[in-house]
Order: sequence, then C-alpha cells, then structure tokens
Amino acid sequence: MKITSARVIVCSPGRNFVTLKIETDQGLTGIGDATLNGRELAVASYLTEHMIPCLIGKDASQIEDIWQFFYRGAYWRRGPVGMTALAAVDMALWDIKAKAAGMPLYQLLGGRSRSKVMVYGHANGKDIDDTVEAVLRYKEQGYVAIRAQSGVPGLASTYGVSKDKLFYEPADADLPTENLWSTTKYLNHVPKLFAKVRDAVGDDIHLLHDVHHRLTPIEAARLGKELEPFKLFWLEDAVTAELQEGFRLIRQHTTTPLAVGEVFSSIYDCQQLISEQLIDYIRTTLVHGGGITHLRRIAALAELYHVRTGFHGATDLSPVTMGAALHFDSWVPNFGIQEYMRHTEATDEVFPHDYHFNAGFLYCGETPGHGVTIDEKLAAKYPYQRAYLPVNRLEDGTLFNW
Ligand SMILES: O=C(O)[C@@H](O)[C@@H](O)[C@H](O)[C@H](O)CO
Ligand SMILES: [Mg+2]
Repeated sequence: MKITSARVIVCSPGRNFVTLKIETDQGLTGIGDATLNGRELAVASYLTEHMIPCLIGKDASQIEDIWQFFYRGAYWRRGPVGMTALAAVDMALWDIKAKAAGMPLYQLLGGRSRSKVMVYGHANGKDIDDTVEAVLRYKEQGYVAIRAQSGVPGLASTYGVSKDKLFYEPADADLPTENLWSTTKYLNHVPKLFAKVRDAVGDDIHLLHDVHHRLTPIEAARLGKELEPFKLFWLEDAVTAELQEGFRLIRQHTTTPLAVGEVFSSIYDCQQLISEQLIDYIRTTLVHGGGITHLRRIAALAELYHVRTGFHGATDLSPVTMGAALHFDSWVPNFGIQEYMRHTEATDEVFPHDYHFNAGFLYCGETPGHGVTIDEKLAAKYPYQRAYLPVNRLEDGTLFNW
C-alpha cells in the first residue's frame, strides 16, 4: 500500500490544531495530531518541508521502518518539534493499518484490557470555596477522579484557573502574557485547599493536583508530605524534570504519588524516573512522544517498574490524540488514568469522533482505525491565529517556570 500524498491542515476552532492527513493508492487515508501548543507552525513546517517529501512512495504498512527512518534519519534526534511531527505520521499510519485490517485500533494493539477508561476532570476556582463547589459539580456529573486547582491569595492569576468554567485554554494571547508567581504563597495555600476539598468530597473520589513545574525538590517534598492526609491520586509536575535525579529527594520524604512527563518527547526523558521507581505515573502521550510506536516502548518499560500510564489530555491535544489515546488506554496493561479536559463544540465539529463520555469514564468506539476524522471544509473556516503560552515571573521580576 503506497503513500501517494500527505498534507498538513492547520486550523483554529477556538484554539490552534495541526493535523497530518496521509493518503494511499488503495484509497485508505489516516490522520495524526501534530499540535504543539505555542509552536504549531514549527511542527507544520517540519512535516511539510522535511518529512512529507520522504513519505511519498513509501509502503504505508511499514510503520516501524518509517518510524526508524524519521527518528534515526533526522540525525538531530528527539525534541518536542521532531517527535510531535513523527507522532503525527505514526498515528496516521496506525489509523490506516487498522482500517486496512477492518478493526478498531485497540484490537490491532492486542484487544481490550478494560471495558472503560477512567478519566479525571478539571475543577478549578478563584478561591478555595469556589474550587470546592467546582469539585462537587464534577462529582455530581459522575467523575470518580477530579483535579483541583485554585487561585492563590495574593496572586492575580495562576496555572489551571480558567476564566470559563468548563474550558481552560492557557495559550491566551498573540504574544506571551506575563504572570506573577510566589512559591511561598502557593505552598501556604494548597494544603488548606485539599483539607477543604477532601472534607467536602469524601474519601471515594480520586483527587489530583498539578504543580506545573514550579517547586524545587525539597519544596515538593514538603508539599507532598503536607498533602499525605488527603490521599491524593497524584501530585503532577512537582518540579521541572530535566533533572530526573531530583525526584529521589521527593521520594525520600513523601508517599504522595508522583506524575510527570507531559513535556517529555522520548523514553530517554523518563528512563531513570521509571527504572528507579522515582515516579508512579508517566504522563507522556502519543502526540508529543513519537506516537503509538514509541509510547508502546515507554509503557512496556513502565510496566516493569510498577509505573502506570496517565496520558496528558489537555485541550491543546486534538480529538485525534484523544481518540487514538483511548484505544491505547483500552489496551495497555498498566493503565492508570486519562486526563479529559473536554474540547469546545467547535473543535468537536471539526473533528468528528466515535468516542464518548459517560459518568466519569470515556469509551473508544468500534470504527476501524482510531475513530476520528477531520472535516476539512469546516476546518478551513477557522484560520490559524498565533497564540502563546504565558511566561511566569517571581515577584522580584526573575523569569521563572510557567
Ligand atoms: O496537566 C495539564 O493538562 C496541563 O499541564 C496542561 O494544561 C498544559 O499546561 C498545557 O497542555 C500546555 O499547553
Ligand atoms: Mg500538567
């Protein structure tokens, strides 16, 4: 089955998405997500200028060989732009292969390990009371796992607190907006938040929190310890993870489970974290981690060390990633949880899909492939609009982690 053409579709139904479409001489097509929030056109160009010319004429069924061709052949290996572009090719080829086999992607991976995929929703509020209310609303909708993020007294804004109750889109301006951050104010606040949230929601709901890369290991160790009475499902991105070793210090002080990896792009970013059991959940997902071919390797390594998957699933990952991820989640033996930040109606219209949500769980469909398509005519109505993620400064002006 020869690849006859491929094209990149950039659209912005409420936020920017980059999609790769591959066509074959047997009339089968496949699509992959290539969205990298704030750097979308870098990936679009990497695909159009440097990958598509090499794709034409290749045998679409040779997914592994094509993966190796683009990974080793790039010479400049790894990194978010190249691995997101490779992920899009990989997702599209697995979509095609499953269609050619006449089966949903999870069957091709090895069949169902579970009938439904546990997800977590994003409850947030301007203060503790607002956030508690939001958590209770998610509980009423049937969520069994809920992330809680709240405004921090004394800070004008912080990560994860949206202006719109249901949708959170951090890429909010044509040029980066500047936020102010105070670790002291944050650390004094979060234990109070979870004391109130756990008290309101009871013991049976999984509670999660995203620190979003803003602590040092010893600060994260303090926070993890102070949160132990509230039994979190995980504390995410407690520290920046270039220093994988840094998680050992956190581990020595707290039993609060740790999750990391949404910004990783290869197995080498998490090899030590997993093999030394420094984390409990690996967040790297298909779109930024080189696709299904590479994520199978990461999940297999994680399985050896009691580490479970916890795929990133923010609004800036398109429904194509969500669709393919749900098939992966339905198959992978060491599944942990799937983030589900919901897309807007406009996005869902551009990307028709067969997965559905019901009472805290997502269900992938039975359509051959990953079950997601793109309405190109509708997509064309939403042209690209440059949007950057914010930057963060400390109160003394130091440029810090957002
Ligand atoms: O856990 C999460 O969902 C966050 O870390 C994301 O919202 C992240 O900030 C965005 O994906 C960045 O584009
Ligand atoms: Mg996160």
